[in-house]
Amino acid sequence: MNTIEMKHLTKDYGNQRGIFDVTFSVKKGEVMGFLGPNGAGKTTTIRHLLGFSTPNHGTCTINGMDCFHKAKDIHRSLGYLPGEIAFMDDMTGKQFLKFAADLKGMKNKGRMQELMDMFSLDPGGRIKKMSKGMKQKIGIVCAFMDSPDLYILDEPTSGLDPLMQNQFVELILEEKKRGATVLMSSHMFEEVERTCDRTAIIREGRLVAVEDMGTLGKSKQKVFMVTLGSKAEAEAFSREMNGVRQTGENRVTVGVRGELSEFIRCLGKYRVLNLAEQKQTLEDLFLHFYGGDSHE
Ligand SMILES: Nc1ncnc2c1ncn2[C@@H]1O[C@H](COP(=O)(O)OP(=O)(O)OP(=O)(O)O)[C@@H](O)[C@H]1O
Repeated sequence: MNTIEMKHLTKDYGNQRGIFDVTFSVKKGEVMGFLGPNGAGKTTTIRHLLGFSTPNHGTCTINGMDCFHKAKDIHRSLGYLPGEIAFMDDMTGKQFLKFAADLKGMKNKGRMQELMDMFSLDPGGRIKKMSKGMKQKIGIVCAFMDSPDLYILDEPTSGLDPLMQNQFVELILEEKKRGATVLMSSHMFEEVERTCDRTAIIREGRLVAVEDMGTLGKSKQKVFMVTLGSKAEAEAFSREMNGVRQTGENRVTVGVRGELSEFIRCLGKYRVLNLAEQKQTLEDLFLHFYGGDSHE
């Protein structure tokens, strides 16, 4: 039995908004990414898994239990991090975490302290005065502190700085080793690439792919921004090199798939002032995933 199972899940908000016919599953022990641009339908899907919303059509189950009718039972063994965290603002972080730990019936608070140390979180102050990042850290500690077997995380690194994003990746890898099952939404390919076994990709409410990270990694191309010694050199390099996307003055953006040897050989003939790899956007991923990249 799959841990999470969604079949033809549909919630139509009208005007083409919502989710339509979403079908995918997450196996026990699997870390699954859920990628999509803003407004694609990630939160709507997750809200159905939490039983906060009922679908117009289709079903979703967790460990064989209907997500709406068995929500209470499901929540008991679930680590959930919402996209927008609504805390009791007047409490201090410490009071809130104690309150949440009591609700979960937690006796041992050792893991809570470990997580606070891991994320350098001082939960002493009032939540309403905390930054977005600090609130996010409290949400993470709260979701992970009783080491559940299943996590559903909605954009877990939003508001975290790069150091803390890295720390979060380490935490997921640790939980994966322990055998936990994870579904995490994101609009950043990189964090999904580093943590997930597979990823589901949603766009405009419809699932466009469910892919193994290995397959996605292979189809992915690296995009480099090269600054050459002069405009003339940039033009000559553009004529010689395949995959050039745009040229501006002495700068060239080039997409390279697979090995880099040919690219480096070609670059070696010119004066290179700077070379930087561009982060892959989701749009890039969609384009070359569907073979629609017209720049090659
Ligand atoms: N309660 C609602 N009533 C009407 N429309 C809604 C409701 N909730 C979401 N939508 C719409 O459904 C679409 C999907 O929104 P959703 O929040 O699921 O996207 P998302 O992928 O989580 O985006 P983001 O990355 O911006 O959080 C959007 O067009 C949104 O405006």
